[in-house]
Amino acid sequence: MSFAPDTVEIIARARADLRMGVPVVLVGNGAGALILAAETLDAQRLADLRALGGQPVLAITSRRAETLKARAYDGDLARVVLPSDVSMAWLRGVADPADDLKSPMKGPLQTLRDGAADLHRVAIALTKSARLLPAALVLPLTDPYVFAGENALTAVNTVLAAPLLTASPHPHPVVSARLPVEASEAGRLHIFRPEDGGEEHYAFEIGSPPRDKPVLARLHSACFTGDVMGSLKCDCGPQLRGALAQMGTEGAGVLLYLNQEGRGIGLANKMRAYSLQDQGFDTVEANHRLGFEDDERDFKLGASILKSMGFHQIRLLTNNPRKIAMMEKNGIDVVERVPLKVGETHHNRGYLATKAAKSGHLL
Ligand SMILES: Nc1nc2c(ncn2[C@@H]2O[C@H](COP(=O)(O)OP(=O)(O)OP(=O)(O)O)[C@@H](O)[C@H]2O)c(=O)[nH]1
Ligand SMILES: [Zn+2]
Repeated sequence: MSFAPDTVEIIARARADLRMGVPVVLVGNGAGALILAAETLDAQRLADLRALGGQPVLAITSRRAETLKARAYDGDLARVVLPSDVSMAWLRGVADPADDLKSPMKGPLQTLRDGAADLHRVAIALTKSARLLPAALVLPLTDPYVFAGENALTAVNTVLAAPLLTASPHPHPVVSARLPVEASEAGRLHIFRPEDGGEEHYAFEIGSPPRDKPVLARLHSACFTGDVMGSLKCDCGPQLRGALAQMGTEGAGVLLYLNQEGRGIGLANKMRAYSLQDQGFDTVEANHRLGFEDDERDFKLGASILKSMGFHQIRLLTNNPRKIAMMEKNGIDVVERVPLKVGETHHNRGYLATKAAKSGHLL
């Protein structure tokens, strides 16, 4: 018997540490490193890190490297060499695109070509899963477990952690209760909790849809700005209410509310993307400049929730062909696509056009 946390639990701790600005130790394939998220780094910890000696690098994604015109020799990421007089402002400038236009980085940035990048890859995946900017300071350590023990730091075995960071965590049903809403008095809200300690997701069931027939379904990704604030920049609020209304009219349906705000980058990063959109970049370019892919969502999660509720065939309310493909790939039969076109405004016309042109959305 052991009370020690397993790898999934250690990853959850590491995520919380990075969000708080606490360093984490990574160990794998005979190498070790101390990592810190660029976003939550403070001057004291930077000074402490430099006092350790050695050659730290700033790991960024190839998307961010492209904007900074830095060579990404590691394919999906780049290891940027720190200048000898590295400052907080320099690190922030590389990690955060907010001031790219106002004060462009004085380049060229030097990036490493030799050596392994496995630990750096895990460091970036951890910052993404912590919903921070995808950039991490990485300092090689010779005795990582000793260093972690002496400083009471979380130590992550990257060989075990890497596959878990890209896997879809299984969501377990927690509780459900009756919830009459405007769209239907016959509503029931189900709560699902992923086993990786991540955010909970919800399923709102209307009526009593039979499990052996296709159910009218919507996979809705959280959009605080659109769903709650009534933002005119996207169509999420009207889509949410339109889907519920249609389910209410038909007397049956299931709406998954997946807490993957901002297409999986988190609300803070989405607001960074909105700032970039105010500088003239579109929704896809803004994600790339921040270092993210256009869409970082895990659609397998939705399929897992539907299956655990007993649904295997759906009539999917969507304009996004990727959702259909991902459902089919993960064991849900999409027998029909039901278009959901509501809420176009002069503010979101460009956003919807970009999604059609660059992300394959159906008009
Ligand atoms: N990163 C980013 N996310 C955005 C932006 N505008 C909206 N979102 C997010 O995009 C997601 C929209 O999700 P969905 O409602 O599932 O929409 P969809 O993928 O366009 O597909 P359908 O609506 O089904 O056609 C939500 O998570 C929003 O928070 C943006 O400009 N940038
Ligand atoms: Zn939205």
